Amino acid sequence: MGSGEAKRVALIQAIGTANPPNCFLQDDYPEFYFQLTKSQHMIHLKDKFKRICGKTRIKKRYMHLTEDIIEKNPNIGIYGAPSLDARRDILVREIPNLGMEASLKAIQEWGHPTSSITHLIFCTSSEIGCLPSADHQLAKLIGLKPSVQKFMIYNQGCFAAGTALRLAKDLAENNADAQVLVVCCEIHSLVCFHAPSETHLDILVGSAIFSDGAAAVIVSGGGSGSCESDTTINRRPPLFHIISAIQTEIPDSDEMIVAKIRETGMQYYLSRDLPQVVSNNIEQCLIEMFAPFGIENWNKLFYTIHTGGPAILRGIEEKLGLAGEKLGASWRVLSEYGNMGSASVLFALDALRRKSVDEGKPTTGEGLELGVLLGFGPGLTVETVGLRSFALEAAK
Ligand SMILES: CC(=O)CC(=O)SCCNC(=O)CCNC(=O)[C@H](O)C(C)(C)COP(=O)(O)OP(=O)(O)OC[C@H]1O[C@@H](n2cnc3c(N)ncnc32)[C@H](O)[C@@H]1OP(=O)(O)O
Repeated sequence: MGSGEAKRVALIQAIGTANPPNCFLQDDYPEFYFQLTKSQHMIHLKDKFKRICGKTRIKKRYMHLTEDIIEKNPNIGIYGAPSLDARRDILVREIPNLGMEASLKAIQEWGHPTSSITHLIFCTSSEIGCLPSADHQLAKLIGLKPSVQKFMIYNQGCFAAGTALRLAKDLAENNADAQVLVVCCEIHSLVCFHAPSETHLDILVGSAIFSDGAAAVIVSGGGSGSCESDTTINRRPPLFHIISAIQTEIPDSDEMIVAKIRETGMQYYLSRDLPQVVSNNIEQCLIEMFAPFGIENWNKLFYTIHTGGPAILRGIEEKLGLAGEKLGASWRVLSEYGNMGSASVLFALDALRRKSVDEGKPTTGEGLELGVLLGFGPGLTVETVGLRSFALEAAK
C-alpha cells in the first residue's frame, strides 16, 4: 500500500442462515428423546430432563436427526454403542450441504457472482471424517473458482465464528479485492447425540440445548469504513465494519468444556461452573477491546453473544449491568433455534440487524454505533469482535 493510500477496512456485507427441515418443539422433545432411545423406563432421568428443558428458554430447535436415521443406524440411539462411522457417513455429506444453503443465501443478499469470492473460511466441529475436507466439498457445491484461497477451521467449538471473523478481517484488510466467504456449520444432533445415562448427566444438558444450523457471511475490504467511500466491487452498503478482533484464553479453565471424539460419537463434558466462569471474565475482554474508544458504560454497546445457554446469557447480563432488552437478539436466537455451536453467534448478528430494521432504528446496531460479537468455547477461549454499525437509510 502506498503511503498516501487509505487503509482498507473489513466490512461484513451480507449474512445467510440455514437449518435442517425437522423442527422440534422443546415441550415435545423429552417424550420424543426418551421414546427414540428406548429409555422410557428411566423415569426420574426423564423428569430431570423435562425440568432442564423447561429452564432452557428454548421454544424450538432444528435437527437433522430423524426416527428414520435411528432405525437405519440403531447404535446411534444406544448409549455407549460404537456408531462413529454411521454418524460420519451422514455428516460428511450433510455438513457441506447445510453450509451450501447458508452460503447461497449470503451470496444472494450480497448480489455479486460467486466467481467474485476470493477466499473461503469454513468452520465446523461436527465433521472430521473426510479428506478432501468440508471446505473443498463446499467449494465444489457452490462453484467457487479453483484459485479461491481456502482455510479449514476444525474442532474449535462454539467460538469458531469469532476466529473466522478475525482471520477474515486480516484477509480483507491486507489483500486487494479480497471477498471472503465465512461459513460456520454444525450438526450437533448427529455428532453428539447420545441416549440418556445415569453416569453421564452432562448429556441431559447438551440434549436439551444443542441443535443444528449453518451461517455464512461475506467479508470484504472497503475504503475507510464509511458507505460512501466504499468504491470497491461492493456497491451495496455494508452491514458492519469489523473494527478489531481479539482472542483471549481464560486461565485455569481447561476443564469447563471438554469434548472427545470416541467410537460412540463426540463425548462432551460441561462444568456446572461454566456460566459463572464465562460471566466473570467477559468484562475484562470488553475493557481490552473498548478502552481505546473511551467506552466504560457497557449499555452504550450493541451485543451479539453465543447462545450457550440461559444461565450464560443471564450471567453476562448481570455482570455487565445490562438493561432489559440489550441481549434481545441473542435471547431470540436461543429461543427460536437453541445452541447451534459456532453458527449461533452469526444467527444472533443476523437477528440483530433485522430487529434494527423492524424497530425502525437508525443503524444496523439497534441505533448504536459500536457493538461486540462474543464467542466462547473450549479453552475456555473467548473471541471478542468489535463492530461498527452502518446507518440504516443507507443499509436498506
Ligand atoms: C460447545 C461449545 O464450544 C460451547 C458451548 O456452548 S457448550 C454449552 C454451554 N452451555 C451449558 O453448559 C449450559 C449452561 N447452563 C444453563 O444454561 C442452565 O444451567 C440450564 C439450562 C442447564 C439449567 O437451568 P437453570 O436455570 O440453571 O436451572 P437449575 O434448576 O439450576 O438446573 C436444572 C437441572 O439441571 C441440572 N444441571 C445444571 N447444569 C448442569 C450441568 N452442567 N451438568 C449436569 N446437570 C446440570 C441441575 O442440577 C438441575 O437438576 P435438578 O432439577 O435435578 O436439581
